[in-house]
Amino acid sequence: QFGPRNKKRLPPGPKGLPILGHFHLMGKNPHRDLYRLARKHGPIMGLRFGFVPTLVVSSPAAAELVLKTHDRIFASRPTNEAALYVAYEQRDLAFGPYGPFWRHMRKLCTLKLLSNLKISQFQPMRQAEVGLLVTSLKRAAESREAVDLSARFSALSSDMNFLMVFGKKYSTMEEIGFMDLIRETVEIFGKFNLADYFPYVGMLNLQGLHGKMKRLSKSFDAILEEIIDDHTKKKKQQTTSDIVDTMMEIMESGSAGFEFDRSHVKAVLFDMIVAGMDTSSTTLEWAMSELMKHPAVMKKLQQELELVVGLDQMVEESHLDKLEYLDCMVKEAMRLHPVVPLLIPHQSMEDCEVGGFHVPNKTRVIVNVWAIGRDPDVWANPDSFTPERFMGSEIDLRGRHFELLPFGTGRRGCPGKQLGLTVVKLVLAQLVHCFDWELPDGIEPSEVDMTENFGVVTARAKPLVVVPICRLRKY
Ligand code: HEM
Repeated sequence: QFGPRNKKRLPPGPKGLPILGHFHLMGKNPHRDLYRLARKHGPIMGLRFGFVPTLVVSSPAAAELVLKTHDRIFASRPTNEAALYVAYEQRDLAFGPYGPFWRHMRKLCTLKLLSNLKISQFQPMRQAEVGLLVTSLKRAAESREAVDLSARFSALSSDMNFLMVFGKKYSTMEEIGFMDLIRETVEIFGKFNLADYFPYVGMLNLQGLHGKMKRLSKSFDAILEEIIDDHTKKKKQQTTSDIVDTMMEIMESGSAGFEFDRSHVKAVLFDMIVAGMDTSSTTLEWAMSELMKHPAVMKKLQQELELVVGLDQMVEESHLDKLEYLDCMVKEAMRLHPVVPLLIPHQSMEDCEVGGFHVPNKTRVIVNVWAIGRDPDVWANPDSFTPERFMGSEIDLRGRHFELLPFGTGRRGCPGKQLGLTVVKLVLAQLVHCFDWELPDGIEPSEVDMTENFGVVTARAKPLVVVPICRLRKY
């Protein structure tokens, strides 16, 4: 099978168990387990989970083969039982299989919902929301109170996201139980579901997930229906239409150019909420954790902000392009802590040769972005947090540099990248500019706990608790 004369040389990998395959090699942190295995077996590795052949990609060159050279072949997604139930039979963008319908949906999202124009329309809203956070942190600073920044980031990004998508704040949605619903949904997506790996097992419902998924999808749908109804009924007062307005206009005018009905509107709303929720706030919490661990970097960032923004002014989005060190710092935080350490699984749509190995049709593909960010063949001192490594470097986050892929790249790359980065940079810059930060209870910077909790989005295991101290002269 592995002989040089055999054309179908399969990617190398560890020995698997009958039926189970390689499940037994995965622990609490699969991105770390897969990294270790790849160091031994290579950056293009073949595994099997249950009945599903899986290709694991762990180097920039291998990622380029899958996400650029053979991008079209690997642009699909595997069947996902949770998405079938909850994400409108995978009619959404993130879990939908590749095909004409998905291409139409993707175009609609990038051109109409997440375009630069749309992002800039919401700029005043973002500025106001960050302003509210600063005000509440100032109160905490006055009483030298320690704040749970993880919770603050999560509430802030939920507010921004909900205002943009639904025109409502997250506290209103909290009241109707929507937040719990989202949390439960994200959890079920993160759960290992036997049905995705063993044929016919789904029908048996061994884990009893079907009932829960049905209930979640029903409740989710009811809330989305209510929101859409509210939007269609209400007289348009605001000048900036939210995403529901934009989508209803497209649906009603028939201008989508493809079959686009209410269930598609709801599937897109589902993606915007789930994909946009924790990603930005988790990136923020990791970046801030690194800053707390590295006071010299925090100081350097504050000096840059003083120079570009000035000590008696708040940060605005127009400043962001001029903040080079901030840019380096965000890249470094995202290199070490990509919040989606294993990209959403891709799936091949036909047989393909990758780096001299045969990859059959319908192979699941895992791109280990976490491993790529720590590849010692590419990064000097890969475990150290050194934003300076990006000074004068041409590596950016646009997906053209395969050594740094926290947003993925290619056909399935993140369409919310621009928005996510804007939020992360604005919030981080504002907080570092307005406050000095101390660790509570005499904790030393080197003692900041960095344990992670693997999931669809990999966040800190414990919240980041810190004490703000006012810094700006005027505000
Ligand atoms: C810092 C923030 C963010 C990070 C780090 C991030 C990261 C990612 C990653 C790694 C993927 C998977 C790419 C792949 O499978 O190849 C993805 C997909 C996606 N993201 Fe983001 N994301 C962020 C913010 C957002 C926001 C704000 C939105 C929308 C409101 C969004 C919407 C999506 C969607 C719809 C997909 C699925 C794309 C597809 O399958 O075609 N993301 N994101």
